[in-house]
Amino acid sequence: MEIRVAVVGAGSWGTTVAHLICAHAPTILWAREEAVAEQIDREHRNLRYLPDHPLHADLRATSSMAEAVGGADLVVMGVPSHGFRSTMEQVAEHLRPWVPVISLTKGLEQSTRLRMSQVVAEVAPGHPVGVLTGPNLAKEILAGHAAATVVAMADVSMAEALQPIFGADNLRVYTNTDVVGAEMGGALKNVIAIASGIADGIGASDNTRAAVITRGLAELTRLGVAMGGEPMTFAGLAGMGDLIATCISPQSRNRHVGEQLGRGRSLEDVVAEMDMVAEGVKAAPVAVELAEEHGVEMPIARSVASVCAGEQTAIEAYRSLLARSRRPEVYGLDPGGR
Ligand SMILES: NC(=O)C1=CN([C@@H]2O[C@H](COP(=O)(O)OP(=O)(O)OC[C@H]3O[C@@H](n4cnc5c(N)ncnc54)[C@H](OP(=O)(O)O)[C@@H]3O)[C@@H](O)[C@H]2O)C=CC1
Ligand SMILES: O=C(CO)COP(=O)(O)O
Repeated sequence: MEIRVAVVGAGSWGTTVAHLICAHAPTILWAREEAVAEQIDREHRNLRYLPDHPLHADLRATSSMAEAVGGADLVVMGVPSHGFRSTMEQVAEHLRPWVPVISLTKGLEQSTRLRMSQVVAEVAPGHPVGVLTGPNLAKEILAGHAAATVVAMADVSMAEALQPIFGADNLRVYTNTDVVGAEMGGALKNVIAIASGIADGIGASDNTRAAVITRGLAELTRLGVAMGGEPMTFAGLAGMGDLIATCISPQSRNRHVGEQLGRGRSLEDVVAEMDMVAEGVKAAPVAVELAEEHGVEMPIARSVASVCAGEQTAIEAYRSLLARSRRPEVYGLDPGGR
């Protein structure tokens, strides 16, 4: 049976995933601006976000949610976390019963501290929900470089059914039943990527970056496990894999924000000149709140939140991380670990 797919959100990643899925299934991409939808539909390019990449000739685009979602057997959500709930509410008006919803979004809702799959469950109860996440820089995948990703759903048979839909010659898709872990890995690695960028911006060394990535993995694992994620998920593609890609890649928007902060620029200036989203900026204070709620320490996330809020300079933040009291190198398997 042919599956019809709606991808909601025509930014860099939503467009890339729609392009990939289109090779296997009829796909409609929803853009919130009519002009953007028309341009993609007409020219098979997304001039705003991915001007250099031709898109699949069969990919349709629309700004009508009814047209995109009304006939869909699978809905894929690719809008940033700050617009996720309101967009999902529009989706829910047209969603047919039992249609699965997969989130591509790597962020946390600021007001509620919810993961995106929890937002889906609130707005559209009863629909199977999952996430697609991993080290997946959109432009690299569109350029044909090999990558791997994870589709995480509680129902493994449903995740297995989606593997060929999301897969491509250059994209290998694994399954995982740990939705919490996969989602928390994706959201929290953005915060650590800002810290890694800050290290680059202040002229720190590769040793520093390795320390940030490794200790960042320890603290994101600590929180993720305390919230119910499986420890091994954080050692996989949705955790360590995505953390490495985002912390080292010049393409990462979150790492870029950190680098500019490290050079002494204000967050307002850096964000104002970006035309794409850096989820870690909004996720950092949420991570700090969640860490407090769950009684775990996240010193790097706390430093990132504090530099973003202008409470500390990048140099002060790094000095205070180094000055913390001595302790053993305990990894995140124990939620109370430090
Ligand atoms: N880019 C990547 O490589 C990857 C990104 N992701 C994740 O995917 C999600 C989307 O990122 P990405 O596609 O890169 O983002 P972009 O910044 O490239 O695009 C953002 C998209 O979201 C739309 N949008 C912005 N604000 C709202 C809103 N309030 N309501 C509805 N739509 C809105 C934009 O529309 P408009 O153009 O009209 O403003 C645009 O289509 C993020 O959570 C990101 O972390 C995950 C894996 C890889
Ligand atoms: O999630 C990503 C790669 O897996 C994209 O990271 P950035 O949002 O930092 O560009």
